[in-house]
Amino acid sequence: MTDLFLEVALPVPMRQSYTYKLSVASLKDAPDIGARVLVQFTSRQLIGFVLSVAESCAYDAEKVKPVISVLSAEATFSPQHMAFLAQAANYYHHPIGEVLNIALPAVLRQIDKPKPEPVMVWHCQDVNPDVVETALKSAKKQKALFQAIAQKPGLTWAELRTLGYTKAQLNGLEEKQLILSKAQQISPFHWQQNCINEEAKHQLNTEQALAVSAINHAADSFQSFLLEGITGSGKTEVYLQAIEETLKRNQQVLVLVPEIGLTPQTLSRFEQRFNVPIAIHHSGLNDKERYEAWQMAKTGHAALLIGTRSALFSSFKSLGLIIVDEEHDNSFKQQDTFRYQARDLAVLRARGLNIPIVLGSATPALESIANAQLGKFTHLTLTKRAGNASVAKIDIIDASTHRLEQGLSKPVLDAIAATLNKQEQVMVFLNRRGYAPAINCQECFWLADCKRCNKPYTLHQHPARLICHHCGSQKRVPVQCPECGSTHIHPLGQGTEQLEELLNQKFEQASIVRIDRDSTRKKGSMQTLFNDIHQGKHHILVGTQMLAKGHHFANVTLVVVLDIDGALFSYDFRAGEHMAQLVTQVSGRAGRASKPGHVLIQSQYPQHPLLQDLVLNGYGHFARQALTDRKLAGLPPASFQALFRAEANNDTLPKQFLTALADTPIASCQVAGPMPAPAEKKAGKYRFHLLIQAKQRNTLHRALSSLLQVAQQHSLTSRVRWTLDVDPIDLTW
Ligand SMILES: Nc1ncnc2c1ncn2[C@@H]1O[C@H](COP(=O)(O)OP(=O)(O)OP(=O)(O)O)[C@@H](O)[C@H]1O
Ligand SMILES: [Zn+2]
Repeated sequence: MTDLFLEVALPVPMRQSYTYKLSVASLKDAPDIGARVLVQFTSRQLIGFVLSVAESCAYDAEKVKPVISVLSAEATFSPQHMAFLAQAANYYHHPIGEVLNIALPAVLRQIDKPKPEPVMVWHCQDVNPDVVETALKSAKKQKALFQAIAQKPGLTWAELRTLGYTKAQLNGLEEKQLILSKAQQISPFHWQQNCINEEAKHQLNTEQALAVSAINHAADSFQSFLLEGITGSGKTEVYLQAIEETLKRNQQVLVLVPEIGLTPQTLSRFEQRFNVPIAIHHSGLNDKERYEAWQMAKTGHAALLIGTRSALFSSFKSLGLIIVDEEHDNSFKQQDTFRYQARDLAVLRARGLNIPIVLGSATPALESIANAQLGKFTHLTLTKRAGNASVAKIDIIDASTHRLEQGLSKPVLDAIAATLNKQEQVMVFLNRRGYAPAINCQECFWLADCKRCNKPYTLHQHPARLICHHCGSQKRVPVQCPECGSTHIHPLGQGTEQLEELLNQKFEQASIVRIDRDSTRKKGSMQTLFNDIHQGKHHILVGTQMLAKGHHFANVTLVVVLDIDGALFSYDFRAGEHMAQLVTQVSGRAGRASKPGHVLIQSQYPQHPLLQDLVLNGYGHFARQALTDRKLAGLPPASFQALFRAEANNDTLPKQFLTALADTPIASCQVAGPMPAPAEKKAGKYRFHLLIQAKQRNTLHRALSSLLQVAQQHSLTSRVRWTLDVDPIDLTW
């Protein structure tokens, strides 16, 4: 027997590995790097990953604890994949054990490896078309589902659900014996002539053709592309044709998207184009389904993996191209535990694999534009709308000179009326859900606020509740002021619920529908809403930024944007960029098809230079100007930041803890704080920030290494909750 010493990464917050002993008959029985082992850690048993194997160790071998068992001796991640995850952990100064754990599907975080079960896929029964016609005569939705399966046999339930179909429809077809499920045959994907639906393809315009050819040219080598194309310019067509070439080489493609679970259209465009197995990954799937997707990608069965940010950590048999759609979207940044930016890690992964990556957006992040200017990204542009759609015209309505009728000016109301008269749809955008952002007493000016967050409660009407949007706590709506007893309690300001109510009063004939987190909470309700909108059942769509995301409503010709003024004067230096992205993206919803679109932005500050620049010159100009301003101010991407956050039940401990970090000598960095977080109190906890900034990335990372040493050894380290956020995108909470 030989004793081996394994360095094991464990899912614990400590930034170190642990040594365990394993006796093996001979060296060739040593577990792989990346194998899963079960070990004792303090009083718990944990699953860890083998980082390295040695025949000797620096400590007293007698005292090294033995491995309890080897769960799988073969590597869970390939060496290349392990190296990528280690790089990621290193960059974000996050414990490698936690990173590996997050990268793994939840099912594999359990001790027992799941029994291999086949993935079930749906096929149509061999039934006479007339019989189908009769059976589905009065079941329109079942018919659509039947056609989807007929068109592309072998779809999984996860795919069908993401495409917007329901279990009831599926059960209905099964009961009628029109469809049946079979076990999916797993074999590596191999390109064939019928893998593509040629009819769905568009003839590329010159700009698109140049983009596709540049990407194809980079096959089997690392190159990052920024595809900057205005809304509706046909970026997706560029992706699809670049994907086609990659699949023809029998390589797989990873497509990262912000919220595939919310937009059935995203998946359906890929399904319509390719007759290939597609794995999907998003938060609407359960652990088993996500494990199935992981397996499909790992075995090479899936040709495409389409998913939200954590799909990035999947294993692939032979990945040939990565696409990040809507690369500016904030959902690519994980905002808790392992705070990674999926866009940045995707570039790192592509570099490691030596493959091309395409970041696409109509409103690229300033970071990406800066990378294009520095020549790190190859810049591809699409400046015209594809097909015959024209670009929407944007006008600013001066809210300070018009009398507002419950928040809406006359020109806005007139424009809505005129659009409805033409039988076209209107989208009204207000980024504040609820009925009103606060309520107060008209006599003593008492304000209903959440004591745990020191923030006003938001009033909701359906059902009537006060809800704190910071901690989620709820209260009954008071009928009387608790301070003076007056019954004159009134809503302050306006949220989407109130706007919906107001529009209902103003436009009695129109059907108005609200789309925000509250109205779409019920499973499947989003799908139904969108279907109804497409069918023209609703005339005015009221909603939050949820409406802005990638939807394509052909008959929407007027978009109204209300209340963006907060962003013009925000504490957050990124607020202007986000406002411009949002306005451009919502504006992109207008006039997508053949009818011209019109956008009205209602603002109290129509002359504000940010707004003027955006409207007159468009996002591209605005962004380049904003980038110059950032450089002058020494802000990211012209510098690099990291944020320590600390919180506790009182305000002294977090401050004391961060002061110790602030007092640590570090070279060539600016340190700001400790300072109270802009949301100083949340759910009863006091929150403080310490911001570290440097001109060079390396300087920052050296400083963080020293600061983490201090933080981990500090006497308060376990009495305050503290985190480190490298490249933070939100400094407000
Ligand atoms: N070369 C082309 N010829 C004609 N139509 C095209 C062409 N390329 C794309 N289209 C069509 O133009 C419309 C807009 O394209 P697409 O949705 O890909 O744009 P996009 O740039 O991804 O937009 P967004 O950023 O707003 O999501 C689609 O209906 C698409 O089918
Ligand atoms: Zn609260």
